[in-house]
Amino acid sequence: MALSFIKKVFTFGKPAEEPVPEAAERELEPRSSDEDLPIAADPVLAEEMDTAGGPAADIDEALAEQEPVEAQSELLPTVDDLGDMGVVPLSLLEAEAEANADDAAVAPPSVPSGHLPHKGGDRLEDDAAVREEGRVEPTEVFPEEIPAEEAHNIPVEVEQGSQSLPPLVGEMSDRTEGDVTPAEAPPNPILPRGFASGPVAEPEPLVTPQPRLSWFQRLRNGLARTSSQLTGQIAALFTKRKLDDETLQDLEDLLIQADLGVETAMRVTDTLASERYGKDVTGEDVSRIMASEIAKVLKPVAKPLQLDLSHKPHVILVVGVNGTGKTTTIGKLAAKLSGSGLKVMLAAGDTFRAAAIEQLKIWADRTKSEFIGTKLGADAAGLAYDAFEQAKARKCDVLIIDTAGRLQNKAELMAELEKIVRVLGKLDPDAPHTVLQTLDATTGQNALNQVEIFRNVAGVSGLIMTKLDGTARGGILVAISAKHKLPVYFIGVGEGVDDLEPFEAEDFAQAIAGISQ
Ligand SMILES: Nc1nc2c(ncn2[C@@H]2O[C@H](COP(=O)(O)OP(=O)(O)OP(=O)(O)O)[C@@H](O)[C@H]2O)c(=O)[nH]1
Repeated sequence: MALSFIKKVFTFGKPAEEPVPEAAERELEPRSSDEDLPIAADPVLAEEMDTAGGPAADIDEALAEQEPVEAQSELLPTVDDLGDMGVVPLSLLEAEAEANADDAAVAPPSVPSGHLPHKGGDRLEDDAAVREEGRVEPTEVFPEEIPAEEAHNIPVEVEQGSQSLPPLVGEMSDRTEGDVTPAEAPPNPILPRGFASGPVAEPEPLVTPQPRLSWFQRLRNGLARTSSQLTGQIAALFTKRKLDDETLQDLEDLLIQADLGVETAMRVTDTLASERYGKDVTGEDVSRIMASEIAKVLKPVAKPLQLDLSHKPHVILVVGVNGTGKTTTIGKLAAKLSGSGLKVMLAAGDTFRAAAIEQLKIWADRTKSEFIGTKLGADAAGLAYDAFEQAKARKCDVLIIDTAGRLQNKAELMAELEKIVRVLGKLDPDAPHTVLQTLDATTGQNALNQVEIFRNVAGVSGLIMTKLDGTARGGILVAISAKHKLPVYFIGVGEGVDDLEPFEAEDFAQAIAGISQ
């Protein structure tokens, strides 16, 4: 499965020709990581450490304009899905941990059963304060081990701010407190919970497995709000009306309001006018033309993510505004890559918040990826450099670096991201080989501004749009593609590990136009 899957999702480029220069002289203190990886010193000159400048109005406005994020999806991956990908489900990891806990073991109090450490609720001021006050020891990021009994008494719902995160794995949501004790953990971690090896009668499964939907069905379901709103309005517009200038204008307005963008709206109305002016038009006619025109816009940007594995590692830097799904997307990508037999390292370059580091660590564990993190508030560029060195030393195929998106102003954003790119370039002038930006579909038009900003700051080479499930604003991907013409590699339609799929222009265009395949 390994190579065929990789070929489907990623393509491979030519080997790099430029020699890798020697590491730059280092001047700063060595840092520690969560793993017992050897830690490199910060490659950045002391004078480079200062981030420049005061607030820049444009980014403040763009970030402030961001609309409230819509409700999170309930869609979750199943244990089977994870198994299909060669990823060990968190439930099994937990079972293993719980089995170990029987004797003396430990559970991180910040990561109770089935829950990711919460990432929301913390504020810029808090982050700034942490940075002001100085760096926090890693033990605060990964708290001291505690006795198993205490770990199991931790409430299932953790509230560390204004919201709590849903469980990672589908089966976790069915579990109630006290369902599982260390004594109940299966002795063999290869078997799912509730099964035992040997001649023991198998208990009835608690949940009847649901038939697995095809990707297109899941895409259709995810985009149902976008398409039903759009097709409903179009059907209402064309009830018993011939196509004239007025209906064309109304249709154009409607398509623009659906976030498709002026350019695509005009393409649809022009084609419709050329085919059916003065004639009766049905909603189906419009949907067909709309799907065809949208596909024309999307086809040039629907590209596979190119991995040049001769780099060892191919370095992917992931950027984007806070909450757009960077960390989750990194986890999903890591699952695909490591499930296909590649050696992956995840680097927690979002050093602003402890929970961001913890969440990435959990994704690394789940996906059997290597992990490198650093102290809260530490210099992200230094971590990126260390990560690159370690990934090289450990012969990783792919290094994926998370970054902070919660930055107060454009100058700080530019300084941090530019510095990361600069220090990576000291180890390989082509690095980062890919700069991915995550975009949250629910933010609508604001996503257009975000691409503008991060393109300029970080040299974004491709996009991943997340949260296309359950939003009525999926049309924004069409507007972004028409305006920026950047490759769109994947789309996210849920929080689960398998809710990330390669972007297919035809599928997306048909799903948004409400056309069945
Ligand atoms: N419904 C849905 N939720 C998603 C998707 N991708 C990510 N999320 C959720 O969005 C929330 C934010 O995702 P994160 O991965 O933490 O975002 P981030 O950009 O790393 O945020 P920071 O680390 O805070 O900068 C989490 O609750 C994710 O589970 C998606 O495709 N669909």
